[in-house]
Amino acid sequence: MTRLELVEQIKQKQSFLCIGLDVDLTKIPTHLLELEDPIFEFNKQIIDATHQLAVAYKPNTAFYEAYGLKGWKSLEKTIDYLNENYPEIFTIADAKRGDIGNTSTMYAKAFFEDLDFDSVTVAPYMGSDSVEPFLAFNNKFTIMLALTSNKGGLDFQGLETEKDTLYKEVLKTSLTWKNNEQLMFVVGATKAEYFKGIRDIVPNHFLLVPGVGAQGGNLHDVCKYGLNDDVGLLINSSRGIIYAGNDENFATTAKEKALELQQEMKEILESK
Ligand SMILES: O=c1ccn([C@@H]2O[C@H](COP(=O)(O)O)[C@@H](O)[C@H]2O)c(=O)[nH]1
Repeated sequence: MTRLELVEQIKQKQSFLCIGLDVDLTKIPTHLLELEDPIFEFNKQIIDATHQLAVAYKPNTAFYEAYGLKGWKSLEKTIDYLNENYPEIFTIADAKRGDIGNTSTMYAKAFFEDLDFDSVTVAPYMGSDSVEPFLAFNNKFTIMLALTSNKGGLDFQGLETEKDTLYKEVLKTSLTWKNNEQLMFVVGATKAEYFKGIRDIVPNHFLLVPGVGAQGGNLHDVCKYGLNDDVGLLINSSRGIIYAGNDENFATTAKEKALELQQEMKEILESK
């Protein structure tokens, strides 16, 4: 998918909502457990109910890897279902990969070629040659951790270096890499007060923003400084949407939660 296609979809749907598909078998409605692939059935119903309100879906691979081969198969069926039925949707494999270049290339092939995701999250800790192999793939996006939503996010990301705070150095350095226009950055919604400084460094790039909903981040606080001319934000909510209901109507309840967020987004875009 191209950036232009993503921006067009955001404008058309008046939404920059990303729904996280973090499927935990202990949390999904019990009637699904009788089915052959409960994870895929759950995802399929959530996607069918919410696809008009969301522009992106983000399965976190941990929730699939935890179930071994069966879980990976459910992930593959989920991305195939999205690509076949809703090709306009932006897909994110939240896998937080990154290794020596030779290995990063294989991670990139796994997510971009074999599974055909539009993007994958990567950790920048191993530096330029660990991220650049992901950037070599056309029309694919590499979403690099910048300032994460968790409490410990500042333990290292917030360290002051001789030049600047570490996460700011990560952002600045990544702008010197080849194909850096294919980068996006993860910035937690729980760190709303940092968005102004981040937008000073990366005014044009998309930011993937987890932490709204279960982690307590606030949509309006993020939008105040996070929005740019192309909207430039993908706001993720996982548990707050997919586990809003726990009975046979779970998909309808998830849709209602997604609609609440989409309506807030529409109002924000209209008042921009
Ligand atoms: O900084 C980060 C990076 C990734 N995540 C992931 O996003 C979702 C958030 O789920 P919620 O249920 O909406 O809290 C989850 O997959 C995290 O691993 C993040 O939260 N913060």
